[in-house]
Amino acid sequence: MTAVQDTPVSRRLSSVKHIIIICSGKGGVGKSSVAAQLALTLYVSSADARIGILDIDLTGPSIPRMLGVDGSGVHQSSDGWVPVYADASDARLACMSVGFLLKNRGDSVVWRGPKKNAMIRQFLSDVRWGDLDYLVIDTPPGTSDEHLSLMEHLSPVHDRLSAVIVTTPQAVALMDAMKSLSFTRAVKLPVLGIVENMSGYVCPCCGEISNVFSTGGGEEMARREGVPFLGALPVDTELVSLLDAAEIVPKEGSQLPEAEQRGFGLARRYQETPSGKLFKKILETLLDTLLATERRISSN
Ligand SMILES: Nc1ncnc2c1ncn2[C@@H]1O[C@H](COP(=O)(O)OP(=O)(O)OP(=O)(O)O)[C@@H](O)[C@H]1O
Ligand code: SF4
Repeated sequence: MTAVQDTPVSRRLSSVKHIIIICSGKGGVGKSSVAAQLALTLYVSSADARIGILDIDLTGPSIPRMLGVDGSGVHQSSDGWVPVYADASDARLACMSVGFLLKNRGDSVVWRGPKKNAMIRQFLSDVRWGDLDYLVIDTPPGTSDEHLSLMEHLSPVHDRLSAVIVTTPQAVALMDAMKSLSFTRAVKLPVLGIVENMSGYVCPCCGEISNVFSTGGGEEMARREGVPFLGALPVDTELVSLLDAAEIVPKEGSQLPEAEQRGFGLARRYQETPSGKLFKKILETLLDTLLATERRISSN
């Protein structure tokens, strides 16, 4: 097992069991949606799993909107930043995003590399995550300063680090996904697998999945590159209306106000969408690969 350095980041993240970095070569392929879906599926997969989601897509943070916590503020405590709990009642789904720090919704961050690096270090060392089973990190598209900073701070201090690559089946997206895969190889970041998003279309009337566009490109790339294929997700209008609106649904029998239960309601409704049903299988494959990867690393 790799020796772990003692740094503010290592101290803060020593209580995080697994870190999963979500990458995509091209923008708009659904990387943030996959990060949000992974967090929600992990959240509902066990009644006591503790999940964190960190959004370092500094130029387009979308996780707060997808988890229904857009507009929340981050509190500073004596022990660091307190994350926003998307499920205030259980405090098992913690979220931190640069979006919480922007004055106005829709503002964008125009920073040079060193400032981005400092912000990422602060996200990794100052957020009071507590004990987490999984920390999912949503990154910007491509391989940018943010990815380099992330690896610079994480790889010397955490040995349960892995990545998931999201692509659409089209050739242009696949070419860019290959660049992400090359990056992970260059920095020795284990890849848990590839998710092929927007693969086919779910009919909103009958639920049938039709292959109106090309499909199978991500699966083919996974086979060719010797990387696990985690599964395909179709274009799903139910998913969009859920994540874009992030509606609040109360927990049955709870006395708490609706606003405090949004993560639970969201996760429950997500599970019932076509994507939510397919993601359960993706999570099974991902966790199998995760365990196998970590076993291999710790035996080296
Ligand atoms: N499977 C899907 N079905 C339908 N719409 C989807 C699907 N996946 C993502 N979308 C929608 O596509 C848009 C882009 O998705 P998302 O923000 O997740 O992509 P991204 O790769 O993270 O983009 P960015 O380049 O901005 O980081 C969003 O409006 C999202 O709701
Ligand atoms: S089965 Fe085909 S035609 Fe019928 S509602 Fe679904 S997609 Fe439309």
